[in-house]
Amino acid sequence: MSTPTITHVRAFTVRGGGADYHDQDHGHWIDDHIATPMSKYPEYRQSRQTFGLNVLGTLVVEIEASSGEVGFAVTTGGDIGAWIVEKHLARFVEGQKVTDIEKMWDQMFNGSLFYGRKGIVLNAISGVDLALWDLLGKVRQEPVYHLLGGAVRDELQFYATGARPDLAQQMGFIGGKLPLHHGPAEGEEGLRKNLELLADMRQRVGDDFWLMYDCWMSLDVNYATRLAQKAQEFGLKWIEEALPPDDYWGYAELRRNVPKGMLVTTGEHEATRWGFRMLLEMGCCDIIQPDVGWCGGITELIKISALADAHNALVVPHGSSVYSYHFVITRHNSPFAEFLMMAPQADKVVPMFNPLLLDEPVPVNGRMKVPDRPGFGVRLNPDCALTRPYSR
Ligand SMILES: C[C@H](O)[C@H](O)CC(=O)C(=O)O
Ligand SMILES: [Mg+2]
Repeated sequence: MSTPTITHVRAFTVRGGGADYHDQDHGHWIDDHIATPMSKYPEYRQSRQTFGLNVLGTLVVEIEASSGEVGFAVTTGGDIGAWIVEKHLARFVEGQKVTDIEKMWDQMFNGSLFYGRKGIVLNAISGVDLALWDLLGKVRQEPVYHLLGGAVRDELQFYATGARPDLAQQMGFIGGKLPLHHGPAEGEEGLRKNLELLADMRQRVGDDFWLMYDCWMSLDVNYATRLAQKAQEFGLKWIEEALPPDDYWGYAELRRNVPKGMLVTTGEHEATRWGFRMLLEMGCCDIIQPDVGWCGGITELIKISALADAHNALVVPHGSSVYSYHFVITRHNSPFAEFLMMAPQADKVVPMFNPLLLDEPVPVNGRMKVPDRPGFGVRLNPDCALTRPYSR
């Protein structure tokens, strides 16, 4: 059989949860006074949606082959992402063989270098890349993790991100990552409240359960160092994304400052092998956390992960649902995965990209076998209304 070629690329947008997991209704833990780089402005402190965290919405990329199979992927990027895919990236994909993902990636990246490199262009490239892997899996009738070299363990184990690590422990997760609520602008009282919450959680979960703080780019080196030193008493396992993503120098300093044994993690807002090279070569962190839908997709993550391995760093992707699961199961330096608790009160397990995907797997007792269905093994939920803003 000759190799199918790609006939159509289509880009859609959709609102309400999905890959833009910050696009939630009011009252959700994920938008409850979480410290951000905008927290220095009191008017933007209570809700991240007030400064537009959910402006983008979800991007859905669909890629059809001459054999009739359709691959798809979801990421963040909405309207702007859809424009980039339809008006620019599609030309590098349509007409190509479904197998030639490396070449398509290289052309998408180099063809957009004059305005791309990071951010939403990389979200869009990631969306196309993941749809290509899904398509190849469907053409080959294999799950993506087989195409990546196969599983190195039987199942995944997860930590949970959310407001209730104590409940996550009861649900079988290996750890719980809390959002940090108060940034430097809230002074000593805010720092005290951050430590009180951690102390309360430590008391609820006992000594052995992992507890981490996600600081979402909100701190400076001095505050992060003080937080880390004071949090050692409560067994903080890692301090995540404490500083803005471009402050590689600050991360290197923070890593030298934190108590011995405490890990520094970051990278969810970083992209490509070149961005992660900075983090790794400058000694910024112990664990890198690329988001598979933002860092350049699976094709780029393979390179990022090899680089991390050579620097003795772990790769624990940020969120990313099935795109993370199919990757993590194939890598020795990715020993566990993140699960973002998308239930508004973080009190039960719901699929991370709820309600956009059907068959999206979830951890049971903190564990999961990666499904063997072709591609990434998920379907678009027909109840979610897609819009194609730049139809060609
Ligand atoms: C909870 C964090 O502020 C953010 O919404 C998610 C994140 O950074 C993570 O899961 O990691
Ligand atoms: Mg994070």
